[in-house]
Amino acid sequence: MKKPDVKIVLLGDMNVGKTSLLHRYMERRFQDTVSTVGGAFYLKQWRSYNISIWDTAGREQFHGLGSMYCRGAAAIILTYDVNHLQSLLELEDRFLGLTDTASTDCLFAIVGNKVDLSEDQEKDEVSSEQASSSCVSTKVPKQVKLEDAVALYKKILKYKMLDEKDVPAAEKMCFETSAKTGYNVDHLFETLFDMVVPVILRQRAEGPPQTVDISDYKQPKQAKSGCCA
Ligand SMILES: Nc1nc2c(ncn2[C@@H]2O[C@H](COP(=O)(O)OP(=O)(O)OP(=O)(O)O)[C@@H](O)[C@H]2O)c(=O)[nH]1
Ligand SMILES: [Mg+2]
Repeated sequence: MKKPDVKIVLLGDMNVGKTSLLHRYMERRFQDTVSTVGGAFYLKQWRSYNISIWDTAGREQFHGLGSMYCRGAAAIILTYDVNHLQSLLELEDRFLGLTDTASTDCLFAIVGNKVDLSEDQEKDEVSSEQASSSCVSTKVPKQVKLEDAVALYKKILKYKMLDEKDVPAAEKMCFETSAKTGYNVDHLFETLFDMVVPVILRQRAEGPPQTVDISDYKQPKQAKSGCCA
């Protein structure tokens, strides 16, 4: 198996659609999923780089594994369901702390999935016309607005003690997607891939992590006793 150059991790509450987003991107389809157990990873070749993308379990019982999966990550995708406010709140309360093991210059993307289930602005206009023609829409108003995700992004910067001018703008890092229709899914992953390429190049330039070989260690010669200047 090829060695990954860099790691991206999907985090978020159960049922928000992390696995479905990855399936949509990697396998180009939306299919039935089962709730993830532990975690799983995919390897994506992007240009000449190998990027590992880790899918994690949102279920509380696997929570303890989260920080292990985040270790050394170059980017983390914090995922919520746009129709479920609690899933956004959980990102701050339950998942943000897991990212402490990520790389110090880790990028954060905030992703609101399942937009296909909610009404958007343009459709609001259409639906008022439809209402008069007695057509019933099954769509519900979005519970979480993009501005809420932008606010969370800014909180993350504070938590990480990062300056807004040193990181990508919130508007660039907050996405709304639908794993079901494919809306914005390629854009999400490929924006992140482009952003982690400089990290790979930097790591290559720095070389492998410096380690100390303790077998090379030689006992210093004992100073002769009784010697003084
Ligand atoms: N309508 C709609 N349903 C979706 C979308 N994405 C996922 N789902 C459905 O939401 C449910 C949960 O999706 P998963 O991808 O398994 O969610 P998960 O975040 O991986 O959940 P855990 O593995 O338990 O953490 C499934 O029934 C999916 O079919 C989407 O974009 N739109
Ligand atoms: Mg899953």
